[in-house]
Amino acid sequence: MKTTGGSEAEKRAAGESAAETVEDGMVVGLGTGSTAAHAIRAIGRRVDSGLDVRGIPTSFQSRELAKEAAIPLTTLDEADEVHLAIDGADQFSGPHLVKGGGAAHAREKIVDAAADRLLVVADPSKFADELDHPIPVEVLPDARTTVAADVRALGGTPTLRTAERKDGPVVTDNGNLVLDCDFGAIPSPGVLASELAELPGAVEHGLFVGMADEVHVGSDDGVEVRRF
Ligand SMILES: O=C(CO)[C@H](O)[C@H](O)COP(=O)(O)O
Repeated sequence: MKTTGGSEAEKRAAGESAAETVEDGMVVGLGTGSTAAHAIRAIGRRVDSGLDVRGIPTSFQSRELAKEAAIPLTTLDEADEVHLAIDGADQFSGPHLVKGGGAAHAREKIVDAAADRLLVVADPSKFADELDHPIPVEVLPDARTTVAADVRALGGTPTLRTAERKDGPVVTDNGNLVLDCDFGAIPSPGVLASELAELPGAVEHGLFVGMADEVHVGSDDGVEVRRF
């Protein structure tokens, strides 16, 4: 699994803290990444002890982890309500997030937005006063060149994400490509989010504007919960 940012202990503290908030009968969105993985494993241990919960995975990775942890699964089609989603982030500033380091942001955004509450799990390295992390944009393969040109016209620098253990590009769970788009500092995330959402052929971008209800920040000294 790809790991970024802080220590495993910090990530585990954050993931376990969020997993503690899950209650009997809940349907829970299961995020992607190394921090969300700690939450999934912790929920699995609680299922082992009798917690009645159903999970909705946001990626191939989180589905496999949930299966290993014996968390019963459901889908957005079947569930009447998603009570909670627990997900990681590449960067957060207040309730605004940059996601997609694992190229899963399209499904993550669908599930996270459907949830009554989104709990973000992060280590302290993910905090920024102002977002400035490159924004992943999932694009239809045919639109790679045109979306890249559109991103340049918006003042960004797009880079096609390449795979580490395969020649060529990263292909998402949806069969698409990812452009990591560097805009430098992002003083108005909502404006940029709207501009990116309008690009033909851009399936989804990794700006999650105002979406976090809580961020659980794990550290060696414990967990700080920021509420918005
Ligand atoms: O958005 C994501 C995947 O698309 C992840 O949640 C994000 O990359 C954070 O991952 P990690 O907890 O491993 O740092």
